[in-house]
Amino acid sequence: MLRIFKNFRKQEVVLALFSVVFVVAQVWLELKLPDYMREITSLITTQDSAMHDILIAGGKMLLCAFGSLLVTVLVAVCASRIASNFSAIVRGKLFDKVQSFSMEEIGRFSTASLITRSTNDVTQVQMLIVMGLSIMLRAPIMAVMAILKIVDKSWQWTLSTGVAVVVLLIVVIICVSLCMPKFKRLQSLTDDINQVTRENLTGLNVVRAYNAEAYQEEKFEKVNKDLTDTHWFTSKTMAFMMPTIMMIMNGLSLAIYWIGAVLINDAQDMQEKFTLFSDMVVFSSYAMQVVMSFMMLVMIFIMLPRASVAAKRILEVLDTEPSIEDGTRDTFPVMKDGEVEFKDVSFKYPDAEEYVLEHISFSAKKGETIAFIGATGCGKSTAINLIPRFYDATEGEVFVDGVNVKEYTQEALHNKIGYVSQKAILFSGTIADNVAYGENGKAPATQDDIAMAVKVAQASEFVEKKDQGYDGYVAQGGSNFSGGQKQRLSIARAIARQPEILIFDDSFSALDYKTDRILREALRKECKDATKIIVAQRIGTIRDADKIIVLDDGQIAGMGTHDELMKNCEVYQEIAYSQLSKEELA
Ligand SMILES: Nc1ncnc2c1ncn2[C@@H]1O[C@H](COP(=O)(O)OP(=O)(O)OP(=O)(O)O)[C@@H](O)[C@H]1O
Repeated sequence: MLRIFKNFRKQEVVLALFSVVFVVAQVWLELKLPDYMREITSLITTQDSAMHDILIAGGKMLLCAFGSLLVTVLVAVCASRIASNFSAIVRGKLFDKVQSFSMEEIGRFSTASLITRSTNDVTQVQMLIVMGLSIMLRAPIMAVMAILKIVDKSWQWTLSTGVAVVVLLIVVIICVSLCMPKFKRLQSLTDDINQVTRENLTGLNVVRAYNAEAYQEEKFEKVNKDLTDTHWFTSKTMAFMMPTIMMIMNGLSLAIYWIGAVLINDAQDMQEKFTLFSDMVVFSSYAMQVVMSFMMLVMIFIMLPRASVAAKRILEVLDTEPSIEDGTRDTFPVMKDGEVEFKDVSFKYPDAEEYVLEHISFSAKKGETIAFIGATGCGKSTAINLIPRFYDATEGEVFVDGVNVKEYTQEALHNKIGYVSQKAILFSGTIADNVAYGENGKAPATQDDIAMAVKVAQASEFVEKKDQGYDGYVAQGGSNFSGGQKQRLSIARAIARQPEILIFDDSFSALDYKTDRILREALRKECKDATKIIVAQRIGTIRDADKIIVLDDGQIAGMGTHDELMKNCEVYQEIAYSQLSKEELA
């Protein structure tokens, strides 16, 4: 837990030191109040005292109260500043860390949990810092100073205060130990609720179309109930604790006044009675401060378990080293520009038993088009994801320009690649923002580059029809575009990078046959120097490729041109005949 506070910078440490000074001042001023109260009480009970003296003591008391108010505000300001700076730093670090993660780490933590850790968990620690600086510092200082002030007044009063504190601690320890395990569960239950809500929102259309609202509600109800029950349990316990503490405080007041009454009754002369009376008023005031301090500490103990679980979860993310280690090489051999080679590559997903790819070897020369085809789930996407290092090969090696991809810095490697994912992804902004997205180590794409890429991707027609053309608005996830339009804009984004290697992961599936053909022709013409690696389901999309790799259950079942495979690859023939007639294939 404490390790998370290493994220404080010098500025926050200085502010924390100021807070300590302010808290000491605050406590000192607050403890001065009973002293003035005693002075006023004794002035009132002294026969020849003047009104003027009472007013002076009262004025000083007021000044102390205002001073205490001022430093309390200052402590709160410092604490809030420290806590919000801390949150900003930690959130930033978490964001950077998550960005460096490979799909393996993201899968391990889960997206929902990473979101909770970056938001809710950070807020828990932030709240602890605010409360900690305002209360945790104040309470022990206040308790010690107040105890020192009362300890020598009367052993009966001190004993009753001691008993009250012990009873208070017993109540608190029982409540906190009952709640502790529940607090720990709260954070993981927040993950669950986040997960179900996300799933429901992203799949809302499907939920509606399948009348699955009741099923989704049931799923949500379950996690919601778990979370509510846990909150309910902790709230019930706390609901019992607070009135109990109030009862202890009131009981203590009663005890002090009762003991006081007996002591005053036993006193011999009037002066002694007055002194005892003023001591009693002052003592009860200090005693309340002592009990209040312990009560405040309790509040910290309530927050501590949850915040410490949150801090642990944040540190888990920050301590995780990405499984994809960055290489050091940022230059490429000129002679082999755009070459891709797989040498006996096998791959299995982390924690999976079975290999998804086995002994894959092939090479692609500059400007060539290499296509992957095969049944769904045979490992096509997995194979091409090894080129930009979304995962690393379990066995064997993947080369780009004759150098193992692991040797390059990821930035250099990605500068070389234009990747179009299976599911078209657009970001909120304008069309131009989406096409000119990211950096590629060269000058930013110009308006002409964007227009050219959009033209090659066969997207000019619908882009230019938009009122604002290239400045047309793209909603989050590209929800204001059709599936085919999204795919074309994603393709334009890859082309605008002018990469040496273009990777299309089933990126033509939402296009009609005509657009698919025209787009491929335009690609061949305009990106003739780029090595194109295409995953496709349709024979029509890949029949002109220089090399077609037929995958069957993670293994190469055939490799060659369309004509060669039609002669000697049974798996390919089956796919071909399932899609096209003999005449079309002739
Ligand atoms: N992140 C993952 N973790 C574990 N297994 C995975 C993961 N992604 C894919 N797989 C498994 O790996 C196998 C190959 O998946 P892959 O996506 O490469 O197939 P594909 O040939 O591209 O399929 P499709 O044509 O349907 O896109 C599948 O059996 C799939 O279940």
